[in-house]
Amino acid sequence: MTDVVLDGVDKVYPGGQVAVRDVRLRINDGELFVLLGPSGCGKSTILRMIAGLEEITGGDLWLNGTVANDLPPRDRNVAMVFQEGALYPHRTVKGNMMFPLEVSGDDRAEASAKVIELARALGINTMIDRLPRTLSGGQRQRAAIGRALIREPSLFLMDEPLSSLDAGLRTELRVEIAALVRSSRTTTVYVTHDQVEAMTMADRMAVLRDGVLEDVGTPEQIYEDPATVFTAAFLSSPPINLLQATLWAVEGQGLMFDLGPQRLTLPWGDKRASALISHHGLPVIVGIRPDTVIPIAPGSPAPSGTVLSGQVRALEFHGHEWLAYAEAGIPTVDANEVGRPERPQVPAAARPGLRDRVRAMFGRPAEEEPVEEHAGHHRRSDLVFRIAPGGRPDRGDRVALAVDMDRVLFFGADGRRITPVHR
Ligand SMILES: Nc1ncnc2c1ncn2[C@@H]1O[C@H](COP(=O)(O)OP(=O)(O)OP(=O)(O)O)[C@@H](O)[C@H]1O
Repeated sequence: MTDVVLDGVDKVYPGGQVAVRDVRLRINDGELFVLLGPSGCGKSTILRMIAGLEEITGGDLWLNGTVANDLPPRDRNVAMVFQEGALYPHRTVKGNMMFPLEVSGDDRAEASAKVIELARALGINTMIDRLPRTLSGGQRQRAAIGRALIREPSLFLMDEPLSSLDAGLRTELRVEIAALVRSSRTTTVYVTHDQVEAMTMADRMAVLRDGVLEDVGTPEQIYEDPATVFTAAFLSSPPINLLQATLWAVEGQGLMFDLGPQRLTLPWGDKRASALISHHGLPVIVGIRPDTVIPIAPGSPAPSGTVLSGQVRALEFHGHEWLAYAEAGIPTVDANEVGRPERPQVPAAARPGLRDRVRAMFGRPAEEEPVEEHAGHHRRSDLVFRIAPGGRPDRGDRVALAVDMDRVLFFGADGRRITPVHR
C-alpha cells in the first residue's frame, strides 16, 4: 500500500519535447486513480516516471512520504501492465503467474495455491495450463494482470490495458479489474484515453492536455462541475454545446448572454450571478449539454431568456436515443483550441496566432460572414439536443428548445469556469 505525490513534476525529453508540465497530484493509499486525456497528453510519461522507467526532469515524486525521484524501479515495489501485456510465450498461464514468486524464492506449494486463487478471481482458472498463444486477447490480458498482481505490489500501474480488446470485452474486463484492485486495496494508477472507462472505473481521476493538468476530482465532480471547457467537452458524449457569447449585466433583467442572433438570461437572484458579473462586457463560453435542452411544443409558455430556437438539419438514431442537430446561427467554440498554448510544431502560416484566434473566436461574425467558415478552423454551429420519446421533429422543422439554466456551465475566454468549482 502506498500513496503517491507528484509535486510540480516536469518532463522534458532529451530532444526538448516538453511532455509534462508542473503536475501536482496526490494519489491516496488504496485509491483507483485514472489518468485520462487524448493521445500525446503525457499520461504514459507520468506513469513511467512513477514506475522509475523515465527520469523526472523537474519537481519531486513522493512515494509513501519519501522523495523517490532517484529510487531504482526494483526498489519501488511497483507492478505494471501495458496495452499488450507481455507474457513469456513458452510458459503456461500458471508458469507466467508463478514466475515472480519463483524469482523471490517463495514456497512452491504456497505460490501454486496463490496463483490458483488469483486465476479464479480473474476468471482464467480453467486455462492455467495453456500457453499464451492459445488464449484470446482478453484472456492474455487477464493473465498479464495476474502476473503483475501476484506478488502484491504496493503500487499497480496500468497503461491502457484494455485498448487492444473489442468493446464488449473491454466493458466486461473493466468491471472485473476495478473490482479486483479495489478488493486488493492496492493503490492503482490507470491510464486511458477512453472517457467511459475513466468515469466507470475511477475513484478519482485527472484530466490532462498537452502535459498540463486540466482537472482532478471524482468522476461525478468532473462531469457535473468541470473546471475547464476542455474537461467538459472531453467527458461529454454526445458533445456539449459550447456557445460563444458576450455577457452583459442588464439592470432590471439580469445577466444577458448575447449569442449573436439569440439570447439567454440569468436572473439576478441566481446564485452564480455574483461570480458572473465580473465578466460584464467580456466574451464568455456557454456550455449546454444535449440533455439540458428540451424541445417544447410550439406556443407552449416558457420563461423568457431560457429558450433557443433552430432549424433541424439532421437526426441521428443511437439505439437508446435520437439526437438532433439544429442550425441556430450561434457561433460555437472548438474546445480543443480554447485555453491552449500555441503549438510550435504547426507552421505559423497555417494557422492564426493565439491572439488572432481568440479575437476571431469571440469577435461577433460580420453579418455576411458564414459562421462555419469563421476564424479559419472548423466550427460547427449546430445545437445538439436529445429528443424526448414520442416527439421526434422532422428535418427542416423549426424547434424551440427550453434550456435548463440551472445546469448550464459558464467559462471565460481562457476556458476556465467562471463560477466556483467545488472539490
Ligand atoms: N522517448 C521520447 N522522446 C521524445 N518525446 C517523447 C518520448 N516519449 C513520448 N514523447 C512525447 O511526449 C508527449 C507525451 O507522450 P506520452 O506517450 O506520455 O503521451 P500519452 O498521453 O500517453 O499518449 P498515448 O495515449 O498516445 O500513448 C508526446 O508528445 C510524445 O510524442
